[in-house]
Amino acid sequence: MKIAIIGTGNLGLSIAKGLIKNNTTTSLYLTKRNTESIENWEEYGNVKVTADNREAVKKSDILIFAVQPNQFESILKEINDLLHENHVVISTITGFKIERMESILGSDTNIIRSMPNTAISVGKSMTCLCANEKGKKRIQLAEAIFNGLGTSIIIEERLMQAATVICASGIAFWMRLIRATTQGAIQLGFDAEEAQQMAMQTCAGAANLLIQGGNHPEQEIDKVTTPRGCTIEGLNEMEHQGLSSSLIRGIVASFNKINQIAEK
Ligand SMILES: NC(=O)C1=CN([C@@H]2O[C@H](COP(=O)(O)OP(=O)(O)OC[C@H]3O[C@@H](n4cnc5c(N)ncnc54)[C@H](O)[C@@H]3O)[C@@H](O)[C@H]2O)C=CC1
Ligand SMILES: O=C(O)[C@@H]1CCC=N1
Repeated sequence: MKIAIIGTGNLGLSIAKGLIKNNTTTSLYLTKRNTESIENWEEYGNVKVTADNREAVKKSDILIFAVQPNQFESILKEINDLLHENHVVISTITGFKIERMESILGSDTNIIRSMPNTAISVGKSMTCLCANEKGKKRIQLAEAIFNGLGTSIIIEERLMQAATVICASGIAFWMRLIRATTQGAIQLGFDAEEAQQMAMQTCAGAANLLIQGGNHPEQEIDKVTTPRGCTIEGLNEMEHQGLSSSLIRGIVASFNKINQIAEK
């Protein structure tokens, strides 16, 4: 696979890390306006770093765009004349509709919208995908790429903003929960390093119980909550303080904000 990442910032670099770990790319172009901070990536034999988006597009088949929304339109215009039948355009851009991409590139272009998260750097991204009519024939290719870097599902385009909140922003939400648990553990007497290890491994264990076991969270909670025990005492206090409610409200606030941004 000849892949180009156009815009190698936080997300683009995370994708590059995952791809390099996977070792499935024949060539990987990384573009950025100022390439200084990523030039060392050329130490990997098949990686080329450049500020020239057109060069990257010419030399690649799969084009993953990871620039800020306000930078995207001009970049699409810059490379449009180079696109051919084999190119697959994969956007990670928040709030940038397929319709808008088609208005620049034409509906004859293979267009896929993706919403990965930064856990793609460690092969654990939850990625949501959708495509235009033409791109639907190539969505299996996108699935193969993103399944190699975690898990992917195909969703309707109207749900992409919601997917951004749950999956992309979700990384930050879960980090905060892990940090709060770590702070609690320190207060109970563990040093910071032990506390974080305990918090993150317990979090991974809980997620894996659901991923591998397929149960509803409450079924797993029932196995832990001894009647009149410490777990239910803690859980109920957390709910009295609004744990579930605050998470749901945060998710909805994030969703409202993303819709505001998309309207601009
Ligand atoms: N950071 C995240 O966790 C996620 C971000 N996204 C979306 O991905 C996109 C990128 O986000 P971030 O990586 O956080 O932003 P960022 O600002 O870290 O990265 C954007 C990169 O694009 C480069 N760039 C700007 N103009 C360019 C041009 N003309 N040619 C080549 N490169 C250019 C910048 O130098 C920068 O390195 C955004 O649209 C965001 O909504 C989606 C999912 C998760
Ligand atoms: O916070 C943001 O707006 C972007 C979109 C998802 C992750 N970062």
